Amino acid sequence: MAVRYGLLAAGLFRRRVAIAADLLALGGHGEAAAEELNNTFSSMSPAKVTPIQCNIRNEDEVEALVKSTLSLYGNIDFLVNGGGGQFASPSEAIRGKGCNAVIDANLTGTFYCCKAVYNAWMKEHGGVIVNITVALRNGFSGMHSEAARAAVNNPTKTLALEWGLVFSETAVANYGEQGTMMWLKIIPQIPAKRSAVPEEISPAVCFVLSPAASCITGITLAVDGGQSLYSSPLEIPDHNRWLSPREGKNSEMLRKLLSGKFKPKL
Ligand SMILES: CCCCC/C=C/C(=O)SCCNC(=O)CCNC(=O)[C@H](O)C(C)(C)COP(=O)(O)OP(=O)(O)OC[C@H]1O[C@@H](n2cnc3c(N)ncnc32)[C@H](O)[C@@H]1OP(=O)(O)O
Ligand SMILES: NC(=O)C1=CN([C@@H]2O[C@H](COP(=O)(O)OP(=O)(O)OC[C@H]3O[C@@H](n4cnc5c(N)ncnc54)[C@H](OP(=O)(O)O)[C@@H]3O)[C@@H](O)[C@H]2O)C=CC1
Repeated sequence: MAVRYGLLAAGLFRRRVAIAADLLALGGHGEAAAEELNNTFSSMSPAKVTPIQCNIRNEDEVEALVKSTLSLYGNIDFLVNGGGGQFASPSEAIRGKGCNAVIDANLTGTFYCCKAVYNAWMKEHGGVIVNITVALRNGFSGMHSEAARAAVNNPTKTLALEWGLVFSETAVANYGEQGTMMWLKIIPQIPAKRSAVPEEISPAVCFVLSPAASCITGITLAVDGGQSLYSSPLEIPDHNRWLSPREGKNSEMLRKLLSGKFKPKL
């Protein structure tokens, strides 16, 4: 199993015992993390976590990561793309370089990983790929992250068909330090009335990886307490930048309604 390390990857490793006996290969800077996971889980499983350094924004490094994984373990059953992130910024302050950096990490990096694993192993042997993103339905703060995460959605479906693999996008929301202030503000608007936690994300990923999902592909699974069905994390301040409606009795009625002078019967 190849997983890029992160908070979610740790949860996946914990649950991996239930779905496969394969090993994890971790990109990023996960040496200390791999050691911690190996120490924590050595009593539960003979499997080992092996850290392999890789910047997924670099296509050659990704291909080398896949090659090393195959020469170490001989096969890759699953790929879970769990890396990525962004910097918080209002859209109007994002510069081109920063925008491209976020798109490279979240979108292009995910594509490099999918392509390298497909070409080197899954084309011949099949497999399951899960792309983890952020649930960004109905707008979000910062167009760079939103563009990159939403852009993972369609290719996930396209590649599921083009490559005939079990493919899924797990869109997660509502946990973690980076989003804490933002999510705290919107908790009242989340149908579950609370945020999700990583322990609720990794079982969803494991479901897609497991034989229980053997006839499922190309899906997007939102693990967000219903937030993306219901509300937007964006706040819209008062403004008068929209055109007024055409003058007439309906616009007059609307003005009265908004001024509080008109009392509807219902
Ligand atoms: C916002 C709500 C989030 C909701 C929930 C989501 C949570 C999570 O995603 S949890 C994951 C948490 N981890 C991260 O988010 C870390 C992610 N960071 C990165 O992956 C990278 O730092 C990067 C891709 C954002 C930037 O990589 P870097 O190698 O630094 O990039 P470049 O040198 O290619 O480009 C730097 C360029 O980027 C702009 N920039 C970077 N940081 C900021 C910032 N804090 N504010 C504004 N702009 C920023 C900037 O344009 C930089 O260029 P220079 O000005 O020339 O340095
Ligand atoms: N935590 C949260 O609140 C939420 C997270 N998400 C998204 O879910 C996914 C997983 O999140 P989570 O596990 O919590 O995040 P983490 O920040 O714990 O893990 C992300 C990992 O991605 C790695 N990474 C980032 N850029 C690169 C790169 N260029 N090359 C290689 N590795 C890279 C980082 O490696 P290193 O540590 O070495 O830098 C980091 O370990 C991410 O896409 C995240 O944006 C979605 C919603 C909420």
